[in-house]
Amino acid sequence: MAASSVFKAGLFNHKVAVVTGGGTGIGKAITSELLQLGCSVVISSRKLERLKSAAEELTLKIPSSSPAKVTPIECNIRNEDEVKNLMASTLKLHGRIDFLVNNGGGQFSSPANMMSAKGWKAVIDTNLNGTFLCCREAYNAWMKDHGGVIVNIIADMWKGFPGMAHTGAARAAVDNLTKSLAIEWAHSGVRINSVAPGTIISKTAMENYKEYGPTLFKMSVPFSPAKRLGVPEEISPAVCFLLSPAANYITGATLKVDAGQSLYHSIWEIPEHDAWPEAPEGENTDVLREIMDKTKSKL
Ligand SMILES: CCCCCCC/C=C/C(=O)SCCNC(=O)CCNC(=O)[C@H](O)C(C)(C)COP(=O)(O)OP(=O)(O)OC[C@H]1O[C@@H](n2cnc3c(N)ncnc32)[C@H](O)[C@@H]1OP(=O)(O)O
Ligand SMILES: NC(=O)C1=CN([C@@H]2O[C@H](COP(=O)(O)OP(=O)(O)OC[C@H]3O[C@@H](n4cnc5c(N)ncnc54)[C@H](OP(=O)(O)O)[C@@H]3O)[C@@H](O)[C@H]2O)C=CC1
Repeated sequence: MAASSVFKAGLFNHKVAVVTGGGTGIGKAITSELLQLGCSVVISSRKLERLKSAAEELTLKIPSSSPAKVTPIECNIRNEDEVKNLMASTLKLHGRIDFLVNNGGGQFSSPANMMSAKGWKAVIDTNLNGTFLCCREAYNAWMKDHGGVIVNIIADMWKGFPGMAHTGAARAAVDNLTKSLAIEWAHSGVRINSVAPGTIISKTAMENYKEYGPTLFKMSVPFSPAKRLGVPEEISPAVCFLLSPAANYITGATLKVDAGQSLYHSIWEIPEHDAWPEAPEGENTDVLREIMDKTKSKL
């Protein structure tokens, strides 16, 4: 069951968004909520077939009252020409780009001393350079003259994270890029903010972290004051808020959406409680429940 948006219907009627990595996990949840609110969305990533089936599935959920459309466009954000094509094709299709959500990204887990230069570069190229290219192209192609809003999805990069040196460095860099662009592009009416999710259960995250996953989840749950992980439907409302006029006076900011996970220091004891609400119904809520049950029994 799709979570229904807390925002008013029609909030983004006739707006146009580009969501990188929009066919899976967090990007798909953001796309789904934008479509519900009337925003047309171009979803992009490397795997066109997966994008096409996500677009078909999402189209079925668009309310009949919404003017929104979802379109898949293949684009590897590491490739400058493909990024140029993504923005040019969006403009050809819709005539505007109001929102850009830089969500496409990822990493693998590896101790830093074992990391090949190629692996390091691949992660920096995807998460930092890809985000820069998408921002620059959306700005030059449209937002410079018409304004717009950009949200960069980063990660909890305030603490060290073993096995994640490459992505931590890239996400911290994106957070700083966000602040510099907020200043440089304010005169064009462009706002740009970052969102740092806590540990979120997404299908691809689970597939990609088959071995690392259990450790990640085992580590994340006790570090969460809420004593649970999140689902993609808990990230998308934060993104919609930042895209909306309710955030008109917010730029260059970083919004942590992690139920306090990044605040935890191991010297502190989190008080026992069981009052935190359950995750909302979403695509991965059942998976979350299963993991939480398994994790609890091992703690
Ligand atoms: C700061 C704290 C962060 C906390 C994060 C907490 C939890 C986060 C969860 C998530 O982010 S969930 C989202 C997860 N989804 C993904 O990570 C999927 C996307 N990931 C990828 O696509 C890859 O990891 C990639 C490296 C970003 C891109 O891979 P791609 O296959 O396109 O790159 P290549 O150019 O083929 O490979 C380059 C190079 O990279 C090395 N490498 C790639 N994968 C691995 C691996 N699993 N283990 C070790 N090394 C890897 C390797 O050197 C590759 O070179 P070759 O070996 O192919 O010569
Ligand atoms: N899940 C979590 O706990 C957390 C996730 N994040 C970040 O949130 C974002 C979404 O993650 P999540 O939904 O969990 O995981 P997913 O793996 O589902 O999402 C990653 C998306 O990025 C796309 N992508 C990866 N590399 C490229 C590339 N070179 N060019 C274009 N698209 C690319 C993938 O599509 P394709 O393979 O088709 O290219 C995929 O759709 C990622 O940046 C992730 O690192 C941050 C903190 C925590």
